[in-house]
Amino acid sequence: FAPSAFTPKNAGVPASTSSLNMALKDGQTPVVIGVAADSGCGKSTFMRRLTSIFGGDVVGPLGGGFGNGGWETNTLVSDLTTVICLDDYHSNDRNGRKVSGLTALNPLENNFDLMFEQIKALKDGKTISKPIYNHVNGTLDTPETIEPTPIIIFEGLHPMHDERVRDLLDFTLYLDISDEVKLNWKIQRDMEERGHSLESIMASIEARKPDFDAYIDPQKKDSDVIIEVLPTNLDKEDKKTLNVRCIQKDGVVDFSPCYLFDQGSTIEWTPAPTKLSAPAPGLKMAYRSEQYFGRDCQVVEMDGSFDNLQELVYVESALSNTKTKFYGELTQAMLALADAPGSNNGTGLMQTLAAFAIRDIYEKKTAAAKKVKQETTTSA
Ligand SMILES: Nc1ncnc2c1ncn2[C@@H]1O[C@H](COP(=O)(O)OP(=O)(O)OP(=O)(O)O)[C@@H](O)[C@H]1O
Ligand SMILES: O=C(CO)[C@H](O)[C@H](O)COP(=O)(O)O
Repeated sequence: FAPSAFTPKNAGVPASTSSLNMALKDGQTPVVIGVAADSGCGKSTFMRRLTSIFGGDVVGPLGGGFGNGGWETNTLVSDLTTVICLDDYHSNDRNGRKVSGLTALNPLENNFDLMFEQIKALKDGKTISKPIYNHVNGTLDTPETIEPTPIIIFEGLHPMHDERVRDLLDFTLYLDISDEVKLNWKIQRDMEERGHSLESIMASIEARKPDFDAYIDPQKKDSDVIIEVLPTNLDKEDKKTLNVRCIQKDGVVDFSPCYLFDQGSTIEWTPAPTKLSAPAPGLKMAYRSEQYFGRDCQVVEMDGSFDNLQELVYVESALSNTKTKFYGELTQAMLALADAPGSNNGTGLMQTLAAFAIRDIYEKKTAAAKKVKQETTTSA
């Protein structure tokens, strides 16, 4: 493996963080979340749902982004959150990977020492200077300054691969998209939107598969929540409709799983078509306890899609422990991003539930830290 030279391509651009983010309050520790998935598996869509739930007027690329006087960045900021893409920790640029002959999924192509040091520094309330991997031209650009914010999300290929990094994460998610669905999504984006050929898409998936299986997929066993996306079970011929399972581990600090109707029971539910209309092959939900890599889990499942997003409030009434603040908030959050992929099926629903769980974890951890601080001040 031949490391390539570091070649800044955006020299001259002021690489400083914007002042959009809400700074940490005195002594506050950022809550750090890891989201793992292969490329093209819906991480950006999930990030949009998440930042939308955390609110704030300004959500966008750090520094305004390239074209707005900013720079090419993978970092997304909103009032409370910073989303950092782990592609920024690639050790080599695209040319360097051609020389090494390794894929970006190979741990040897990623700088886990730096990732660990920088996540730790952010958790300690320190500002970092983080590299940028430029996906437009495949270069490693001049680093950008990242200040710690109350919530920091690390999304990418390997947030749970390195034990030191994993131990720093307060909550972890894995987007587990089955091969069949991944191919369909890739075709939709890379063929229909980017003009790639079917052969090149298939070849790229095949080339990545061994490293995906070796280094990305195993992270799901270490995740607190896994959103599994499979082809529907309702009609074997149907290749478009999705069956989505939200696998939630029991016993995770500050997290209690969402459930359907009655906690601990096993339920299969076909919502009344008059209350939730669904196109063929229909829609079914389920809830049960399962074992996942030897851990007790609770699984909420939605197989099929629905016609009218407003009617989702009917499903919301059957779900408990959604961590919403009022009845209807789940449906409202889905409606706010009605145009995003997955807003008519379980992918959008489970991602939105996961976003509410993250908000809840953040609020619990912040309240606990505040209590400790008050107690320390009182006893001093
Ligand atoms: N829930 C969904 N339902 C249908 N299609 C989806 C869904 N989520 C994502 N897609 C499809 O997959 C493509 C990739 O999604 P997205 O950009 O969110 O993934 P990503 O993991 O951020 O990708 P990358 O890492 O390559 O930037 C979208 O353009 C869309 O076509
Ligand atoms: O797996 C990926 C994560 O997004 C990318 O393929 C990797 O980051 C390399 O990027 P590019 O293909 O743009 O050189």
